Amino acid sequence: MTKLSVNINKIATLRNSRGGNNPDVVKAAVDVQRFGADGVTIHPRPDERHIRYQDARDIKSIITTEYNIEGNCQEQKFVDLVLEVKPDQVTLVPDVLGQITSNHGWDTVQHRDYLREIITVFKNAGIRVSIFVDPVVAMVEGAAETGTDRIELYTEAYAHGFAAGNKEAAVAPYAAAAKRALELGLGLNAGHDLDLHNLKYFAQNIPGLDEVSIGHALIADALYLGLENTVQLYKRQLGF
Ligand SMILES: CC(=O)[C@@H](O)[C@H](O)COP(=O)(O)O
Ligand SMILES: NCC(=O)COP(=O)(O)O
Repeated sequence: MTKLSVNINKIATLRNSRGGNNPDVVKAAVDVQRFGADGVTIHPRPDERHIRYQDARDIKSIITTEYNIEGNCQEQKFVDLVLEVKPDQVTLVPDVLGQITSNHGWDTVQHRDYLREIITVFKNAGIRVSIFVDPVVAMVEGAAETGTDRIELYTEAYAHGFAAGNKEAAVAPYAAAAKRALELGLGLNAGHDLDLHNLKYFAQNIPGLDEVSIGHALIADALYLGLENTVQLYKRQLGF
């Protein structure tokens, strides 16, 4: 069954808004695992707008499931942090400074040699590597040339298409990309803008989906439904 990794960035957003330690990000990481999450994801950004680099260190000690750290490997500070913390998985995301959120995958053809080098660094440290890609078969084939263990399909376009009532057309490129990934022996993750409405249909139509990482919508839902209930609601969407 597809694993659910809960991204707790937005817990840190709320914490940082008042300068104290409420809500406690480490406690949230403990709790989402206790509530049934298969993993914890964080995405420390250079401006530390939500998750701080110290959070990444503090969370490591309480991981009882899987730990996924996402971020921009073109930032040496990020590379150093990941090699220090040694999560189960690092997900490489080609963000540029100042982005409100991640909004594109790697050009795995243009950046093949760069990605090969940095992926080797993380794999030599015993860390599984996933790279963030758009649902384009050529990008999946390029990813396979980099030596990455997995790809993470960037699902914003799917989420928008689903919300517009075009779910079949929206999921089609992802199903094609997933099929190619499996043929190439790549592990398959997905994430960004997945939610309680669109998750089940996505998971039902994507063969071999190892893991979804979900944060923004899940934390927003938890404000109304409670965190424990919400984690279990998302898990049930994957248990069809
Ligand atoms: C790569 C990805 O899709 C997620 O990590 C997403 O970028 C979350 O980042 P924010 O919580 O800063 O929007
Ligand atoms: N990799 C996607 C992720 O970690 C969370 O994205 P979102 O659910 O906050 O859009």
